[in-house]
Amino acid sequence: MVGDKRENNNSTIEVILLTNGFNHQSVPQSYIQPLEKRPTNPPPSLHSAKTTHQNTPIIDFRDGSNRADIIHQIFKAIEEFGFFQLINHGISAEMMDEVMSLGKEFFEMPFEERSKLYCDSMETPLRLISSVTYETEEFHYWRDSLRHACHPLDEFIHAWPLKPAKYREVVGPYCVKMRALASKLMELIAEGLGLKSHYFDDGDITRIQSMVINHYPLCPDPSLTLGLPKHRDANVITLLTQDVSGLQVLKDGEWMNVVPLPHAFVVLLGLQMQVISNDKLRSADHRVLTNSTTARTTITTQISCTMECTVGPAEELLDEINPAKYRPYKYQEFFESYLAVNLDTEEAMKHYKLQT
Ligand SMILES: O=C(O)CCC(=O)C(=O)O
Ligand SMILES: [Fe+2]
Repeated sequence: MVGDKRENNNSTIEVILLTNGFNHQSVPQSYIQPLEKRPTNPPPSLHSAKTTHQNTPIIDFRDGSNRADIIHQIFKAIEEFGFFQLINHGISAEMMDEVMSLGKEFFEMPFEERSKLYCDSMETPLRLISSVTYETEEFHYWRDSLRHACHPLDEFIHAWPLKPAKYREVVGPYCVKMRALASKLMELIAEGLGLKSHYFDDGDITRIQSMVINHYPLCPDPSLTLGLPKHRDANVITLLTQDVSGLQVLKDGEWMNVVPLPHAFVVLLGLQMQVISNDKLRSADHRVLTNSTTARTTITTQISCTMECTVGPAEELLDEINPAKYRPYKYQEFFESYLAVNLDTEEAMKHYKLQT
C-alpha cells in the first residue's frame, strides 16, 4: 500500500508516497518493471569503492589548475562518458554533509508531517511527489522526491519546509553557493564551445534553479525495480551528490555504475545544453537502481530554462558546414512533450530534430 488520504479544505486527496511509514514486504505489482527494463548487471557495492577512480572521469577545480586544461578535460569527459565527477569545487564537506543529513531527516519524519507537502501540481514552488509521472506512467519507480525552486532565494525560501528546523538556515546558503558553482561550470563550457563566457548567464536560459532531494527507500527486491528509468535530464545542467551507489550512466551501450566519491558532485548535462551546443556536447542516458539494505538519498541542483525561453542551437556555432540540428522551440513545449512520453528522450527529441 503506498497511498493514503489527506483532508484538505474539505476535499480529500490521495497522498501517494513510498515513505509512508510502512516497511515494504514485497514489491507492489505496479512497481515491477517489464523484463527488458530490469537491471541485469551485478549491483554495485554500495559505498565508495577502491576501484572508484579507475573508470570515472574526475575534474579537479583545485586552485592553480590551468583554465584551458580544465575546459579540455571537461569536453573529453563529456565526449567519452557523458558525465564527470567534480572535486575541490569550493563547497565545504561540512555544508554538503549538513544538507545530506537534512535531506535524510526530512524523509525520516513522520508521514503525517510530510504528507502536508504532498502535491501533484507542477505549478507550486514546493512539491513532494512519488515516482516520476505517477498519473500517466505504466510502471512506477521506487523514489519519492522533495523539490523546490531556489532562485532568487528571497522569492522562494518562504515556501520551503519548516521542518527539519534548520532546513532554511542551512539549505539557503547552500543553494546560493551551488548557483555560483553551476555558473562557473557553465562559463567554462561556454568558453569551450567558443561562445562568450557569460552566454549562459543571459536571463531566461538558466534563470530557474531547483533543488531536488531524491529518496529511494529500501526495496524488498531490487532485481524487479528501478529508482528512475533510463532518461536524460530535460534541463541545462545537473549537479548531484550521492552517498550510496545506485546511479548508472549508459556508456557504449552498457550501464556503468557511478560509484560515490566522497563530497564530489556528479555533473550531467541536460538536453537543453545538448541542443544549444548543436550536439557538440551530449546529455547522457542515466538511471537509478534500488537496493535492499541502505536507503539512498541524493541531492541535486538543477539549472533550467524558464518556460517562456526560446531554445535552439547557438547562432554563433552555425554555418554552412555546421547547420542547425534542432529547430528553435519554446521550453514549455519541450518540457510538456518530454513528460507526455514519460521521459523517453528519443521519442521527445523527434519533434525538435531537423533532418541534416
Ligand atoms: O538520484 C540519482 O542518482 C539520479 C537522479 C536523477 O537522475 C534525476 O533527478 O534526474
Ligand atoms: Fe536525471
